[in-house]
Amino acid sequence: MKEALLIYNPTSGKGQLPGSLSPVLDVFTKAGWLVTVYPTQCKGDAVRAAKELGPRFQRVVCAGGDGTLSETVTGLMELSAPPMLGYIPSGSTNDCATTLNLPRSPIKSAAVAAGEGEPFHIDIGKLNGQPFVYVAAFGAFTHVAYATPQDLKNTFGHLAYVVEGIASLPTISPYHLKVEYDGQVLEDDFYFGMVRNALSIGGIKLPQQDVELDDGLFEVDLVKKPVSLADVTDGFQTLFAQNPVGAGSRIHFQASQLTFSSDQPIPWTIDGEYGGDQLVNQVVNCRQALTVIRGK
Ligand SMILES: Nc1ncnc2c1ncn2[C@@H]1O[C@H](COP(=O)(O)OP(=O)(O)OP(=O)(O)O)[C@@H](O)[C@H]1O
Repeated sequence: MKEALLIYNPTSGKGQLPGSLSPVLDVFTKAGWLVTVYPTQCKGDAVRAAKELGPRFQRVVCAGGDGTLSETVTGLMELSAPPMLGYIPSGSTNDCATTLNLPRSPIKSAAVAAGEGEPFHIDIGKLNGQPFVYVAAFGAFTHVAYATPQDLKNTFGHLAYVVEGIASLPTISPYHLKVEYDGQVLEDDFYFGMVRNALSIGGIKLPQQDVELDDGLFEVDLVKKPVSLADVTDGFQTLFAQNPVGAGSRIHFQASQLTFSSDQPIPWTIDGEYGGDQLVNQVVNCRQALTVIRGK
């Protein structure tokens, strides 16, 4: 019999996953899998479980939010031959579920992970050596994802991000940065920077043009200090508009490797969690580093 490890976070989302566990396991059993279940015990536990237990299984299935998926990927990236990864989204924002075209029903996404889905070689990012699945970002609003208390996130879903984001507006100030990428250099004052391999961020769908999840390239967005206030508004608005080209104070490009240097520490977030605050931050695309099962 094929063997799978199910790593699940009992606290993710609105805490509904434990109630769906029995039908989820039944889906795997019917598809010919013998499943070992590991409920994460604390923050960071999915990293350890994926790394230590992963090599014993043909498939590792993560059930939780973007944070638990990110931890599972971090653990798998430590392995020389990582098993295939399935994902049952059950968080509050579920950006990765959108990107991977997965159903929101745990039972339907279990069916995808158990065999109905399509194996896909996905790029994985690294910020200063720390893996991330879909985004590394700094500046305006980015602290919100990791500063929002879990209870608030569970109650309000991604509305919590919006509320906290508005509260943080008066505190925004730009960072002076040198950005080196694929042989190019930019130097300016930036409010915001986002390096992503994703179709959704913070629950908001992003323009799909040019986004290939396996091309070794990130989509990069920077919002620089504007000449006028209208420029910064345009810059933030085009981040979420259907036009992928930069406008106003927004700069948009693709890159495989970037170095951000500054004379002050800049806090980063990776996959919605705190990612450190170093003076020099290196972001690298590890092309097709893992095989994930996505919806068809
Ligand atoms: N037993 C546990 N008790 C408390 N926290 C846990 C436990 N297991 C995992 N965690 C932590 O819970 C945090 C949030 O998990 P996760 O991202 O999966 O859910 P979410 O925040 O509801 O979803 P999303 O990231 O999609 O908004 C993660 O940082 C994870 O490390």
